[in-house]
Amino acid sequence: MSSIPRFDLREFTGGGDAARREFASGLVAGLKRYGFIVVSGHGVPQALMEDAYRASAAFFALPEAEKRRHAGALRGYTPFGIEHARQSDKPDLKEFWQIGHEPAPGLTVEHPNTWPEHPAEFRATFTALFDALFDAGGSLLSAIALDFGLEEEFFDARIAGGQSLLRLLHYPPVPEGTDPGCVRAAAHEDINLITLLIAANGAGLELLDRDGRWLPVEAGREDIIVDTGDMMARITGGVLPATTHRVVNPAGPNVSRYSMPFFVQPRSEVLLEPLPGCRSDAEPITAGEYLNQRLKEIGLPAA
Ligand SMILES: O=C(O)CCC(=O)C(=O)O
Ligand SMILES: [Fe+2]
Repeated sequence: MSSIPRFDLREFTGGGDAARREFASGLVAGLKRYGFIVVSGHGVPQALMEDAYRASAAFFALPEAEKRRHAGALRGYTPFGIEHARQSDKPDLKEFWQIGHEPAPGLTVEHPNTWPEHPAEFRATFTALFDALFDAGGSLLSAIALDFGLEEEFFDARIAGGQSLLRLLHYPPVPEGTDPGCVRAAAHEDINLITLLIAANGAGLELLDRDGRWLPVEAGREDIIVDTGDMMARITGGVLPATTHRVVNPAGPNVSRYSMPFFVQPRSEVLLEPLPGCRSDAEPITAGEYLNQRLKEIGLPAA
């Protein structure tokens, strides 16, 4: 029963001038009103999304000791019970794997990735998914820039080779005897500029709407859910606020849930200062410093 707006990204990536402007203003209005919108036509092939769900499930099914061989840094594996929302001292009921930019000709990256040996197709699948989500994220940021009266390319150099992260999440069946105060993901705001979320695999995601009600977020299997994070709220002086969201424990069968958020984040040295035309009282801070402060608050290693 959600009335979250839906958009077809092809209106922007392939449309004429008027369609592109209409897309951009609808997107920004939707993000202002709800903080979340749903997009189709995003260019991420459905077959790649299905391959990614399969590779993710195959990885998380490995023995704990094998997964933990890649733990300890921001990229790679984060075991169950580590991350907690900053407003909560109880850990979330999830494990995850994180992937950053791979180096490419002409593109230096800030940190190398680590890759598991199994499943064999993991690296190729998630490198392709990262690139496709990065392209879609770039188009969404171009639309936001357009609506804010900026050059459409405004964000391009700021995010190229930056700290963007693809997170593969696994919420296992809630273990017996779990502290009743623990949830799959406690209420939080994302840290980054925007998040593109592949999350059609199992219900549970809810957003806090501007009227203070929790709304279930429903999307089709091929859709991507998009929300704004705290970095975007900061550089727009709150014009695009970050929306509070959570993942609740299953009401029905106690089964695993898999999702794949992609956090679009600038290069570390980019200053988080108000966009031209936006006002903010927050002190300018680099994206790298801000990210590391926030990661520490949620129990994760520095970027
Ligand atoms: O699993 C989901 O659907 C949402 C995950 C999320 O909000 C996050 O990792 O920041
Ligand atoms: Fe989130």
